Amino acid sequence: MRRPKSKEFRKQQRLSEEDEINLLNSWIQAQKPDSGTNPMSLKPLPKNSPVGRLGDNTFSRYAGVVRFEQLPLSKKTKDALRASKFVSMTDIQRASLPHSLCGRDVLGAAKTGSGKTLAFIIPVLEKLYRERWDVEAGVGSIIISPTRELAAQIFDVLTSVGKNHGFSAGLLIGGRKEVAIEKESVNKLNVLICTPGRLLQHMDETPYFDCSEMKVLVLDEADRILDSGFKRELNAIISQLPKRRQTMLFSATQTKSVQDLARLSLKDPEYLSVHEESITATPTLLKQIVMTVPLDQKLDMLWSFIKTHLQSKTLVFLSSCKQVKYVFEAFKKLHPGIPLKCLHGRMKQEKRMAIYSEFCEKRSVLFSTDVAARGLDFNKAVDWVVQVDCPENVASYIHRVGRTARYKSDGKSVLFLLPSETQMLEKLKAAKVPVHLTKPRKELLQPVSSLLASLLVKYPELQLRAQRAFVTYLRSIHLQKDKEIFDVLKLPIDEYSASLGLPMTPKIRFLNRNIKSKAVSTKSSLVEPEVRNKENVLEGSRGKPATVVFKDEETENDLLHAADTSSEGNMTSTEIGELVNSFIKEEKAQD
Ligand SMILES: Nc1ncnc2c1ncn2[C@@H]1O[C@H](COP(=O)(O)OP(=O)(O)OP(=O)(O)O)[C@@H](O)[C@H]1O
Repeated sequence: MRRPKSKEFRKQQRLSEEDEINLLNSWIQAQKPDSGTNPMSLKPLPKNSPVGRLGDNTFSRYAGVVRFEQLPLSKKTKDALRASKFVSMTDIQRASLPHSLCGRDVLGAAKTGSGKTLAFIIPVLEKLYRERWDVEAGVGSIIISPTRELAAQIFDVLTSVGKNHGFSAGLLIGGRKEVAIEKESVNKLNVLICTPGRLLQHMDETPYFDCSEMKVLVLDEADRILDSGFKRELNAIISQLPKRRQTMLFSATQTKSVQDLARLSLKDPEYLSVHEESITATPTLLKQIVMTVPLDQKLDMLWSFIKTHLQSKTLVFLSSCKQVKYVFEAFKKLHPGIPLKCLHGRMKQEKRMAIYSEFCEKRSVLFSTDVAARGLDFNKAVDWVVQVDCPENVASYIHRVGRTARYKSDGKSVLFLLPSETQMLEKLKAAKVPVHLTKPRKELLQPVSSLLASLLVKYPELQLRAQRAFVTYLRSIHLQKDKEIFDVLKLPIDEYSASLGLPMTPKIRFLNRNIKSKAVSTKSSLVEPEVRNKENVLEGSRGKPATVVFKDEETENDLLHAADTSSEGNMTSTEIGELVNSFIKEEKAQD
């Protein structure tokens, strides 16, 4: 047990901290890099050069140095970095820290897995330390992340690198029930790590919530937070923050949009894009494969992939929650020989966190929506990223594949492209993403459709899931913005339905309203022109009409959506309960 520290000891400590802060402030001031320069272009200090104060009011240069020890950082931060085995800086850390430590606004862009988190955590800790921030001072910094899992990961890095400091930090993310408890403590937190929705909820509802003294704002995955999905929340948040602050934006696909930056009122930001000259936009150690796979063979391909990679840790991206749920449930019942997991925005938060942690620890296959596409640094390296459905754009591709080949590890990824989606290849090439186009070896394909068809006979609830997966996939293609790549009318819909194991093709009436004329000339069998208003009513076209009615739920975006079991389609609560119980039992059996 630690002995209580004496008054004298605390006084000594305070005095030595004051000395240290004075030294750090003078050092930072004296050796500021010029605005608009990239410290990476400077030579590193010669080996064994003295660091810190060199003589009367002269200090060592810190722009261009390669080791954390050579930066003007507090002993508390340096000790924690050393304890976590962080010794040399990555490129983005070398480029941005000299600017951010002297209080400048920073726009940082660097490849996935290249250490952007420390590039903003360190200046946050140092700013608050040098300002002598304490619990009574309230909120000093806000770090915003687009997803809950990423916020939790940032929180872990902060608590590890900031462990010797006395700051209080809080994780404010949606889906957690402790809002009331959070409301009581939020004003005592020095660093808030949050998703936009939850932060805004506190701004709106928590009495006396005060961030008027906040000094540093960070947007991780900035381009995502600034895009239209978070527009309302972000504008409302920014309007409540003090204008005098330091702002830092980081992403592998950074925004340069003047409008975006104007929304944040950045002051002469330093734009540090360390891999812009690199010949690839993705990590060098990432091997990327693209295969053209017809829609009705995608599940065969995925199943074959899983069966032939039983020793790998694999992250599989699908385009909607409902696809994730169906493929996960169905494949699990087929026992491929490796644990399967799933992650999507409609799961309860505790479950989401548990799955995320389990996937960090164990070899398994994780089926996920784009909720896992950005920022996550799964502890034990992911071997493969499999994109079953084409991502909505190149940025999304870059973030998805970036879940592997992180820092100095290697990794592999494969993208299944439909014959109608091959335009994506041009876009990847234009964005400096090096992919190898490979033909699938058909002789190795292990067909799964007939197995799925038998499963659907045995498990009626699975049939419902398959129908939902079918509808949401087509809807997601229909709603994609990039019409050069995505064209729902080019899809072999009957074959796709059969490949999911469905006995008949559900009819997709949402296609009717918007693309009626085009549909009539191409796939008119999809469309029933007389139906106008009953969106999402499914009917069977290869057999008896199915009677599933979907609610507006289908139109919602999967991403960041709070778990809400009350909107589980038209299932009764007993059915949902049974389904959940059977999932839990089977999952336990698998693990
Ligand atoms: N200086 C360093 N030395 C050694 N390892 C580092 C260093 N900086 C970061 N790392 C490690 O590199 C990995 C990737 O870092 P991080 O998650 O910050 O990447 P990122 O650039 O934010 O990626 P993404 O764009 O996917 O969000 C982490 O495991 C982190 O611990």
